[in-house]
Amino acid sequence: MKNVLTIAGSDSSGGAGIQADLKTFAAHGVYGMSVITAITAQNTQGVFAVQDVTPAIIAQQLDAIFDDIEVAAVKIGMVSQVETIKVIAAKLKEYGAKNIVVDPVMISKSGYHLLNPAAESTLVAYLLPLAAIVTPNIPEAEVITGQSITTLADMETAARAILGLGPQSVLLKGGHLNGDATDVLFDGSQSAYLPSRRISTKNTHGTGCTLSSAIAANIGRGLPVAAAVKAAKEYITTAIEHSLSVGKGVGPTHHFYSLYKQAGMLEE
Ligand SMILES: Nc1ncnc2c1ncn2[C@@H]1O[C@H](COP(=O)(O)OP(=O)(O)OP(=O)(O)O)[C@@H](O)[C@H]1O
Ligand SMILES: Cc1ncc(CO)c(N)n1
Repeated sequence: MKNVLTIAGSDSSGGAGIQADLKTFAAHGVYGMSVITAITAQNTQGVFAVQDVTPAIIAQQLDAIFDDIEVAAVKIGMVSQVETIKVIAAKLKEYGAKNIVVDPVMISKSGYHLLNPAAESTLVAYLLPLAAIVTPNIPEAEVITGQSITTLADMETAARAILGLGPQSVLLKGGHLNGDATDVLFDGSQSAYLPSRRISTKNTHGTGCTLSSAIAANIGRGLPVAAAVKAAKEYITTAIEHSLSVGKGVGPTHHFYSLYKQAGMLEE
């Protein structure tokens, strides 16, 4: 089995962050590991508090893993602060980590700043150049490029601009546009559209975390980036289609729908 690491924040309600990442890894048949960067008190209705983990213990978590275990791929999610980002970048370089998927998490669906705005430029400068693929949503791509994005053509232009900042590929997610949920993948030579019809549900908590972890799991298992993204898009679409009415607000997606269906474990 391949070992895949998530470096991200904890979501107490289990639908996003570390919890979504580990569930996604489990659903993909890879062995999941975690470095926790921050602890959030959040549920389906909002984020209420954040406790950042110190850069020193983040470094120690990374040392503990990389000193001992072969890591096939790494997903990076919520990274909170300038010093958090710097220590992660330094350690990943020190250990020669490969197959790094960067989800540049900035603001939660409920509007909470999970990344200190003062650290946005640090994320761009330190993490994007390490990425095999970066997966911004539209608001994040607007912050990274300084351009407004309202059409598929704008998405393609922004993906090209982001590629210039150092990642090997860019997946710009279209979940925040109206109409179909079409994502744009650009690898420096070709761009591809990944369309899916928009599913009518309020339960989309953690969609971005789940998609980026699925990409990391697929790359870790040896798929080329384009195939990893295509399979991950199919996975997130099924997970949204069968999303769960957990809590009173924006519920989580179903990370195990296909597995449970095959095993006859679905509740009717
Ligand atoms: N209603 C929907 N129907 C179908 N696909 C969707 C829907 N909403 C989002 N998606 C897809 O889900 C994936 C995640 O995209 P999204 O833009 O929601 O990420 P995000 O904003 O980073 O999520 P998060 O809230 O976790 O930060 C993309 O492939 C997007 O196209
Ligand atoms: C910890 C965490 N990471 C990422 C997200 C995605 O928005 C979230 N809501 N919480």
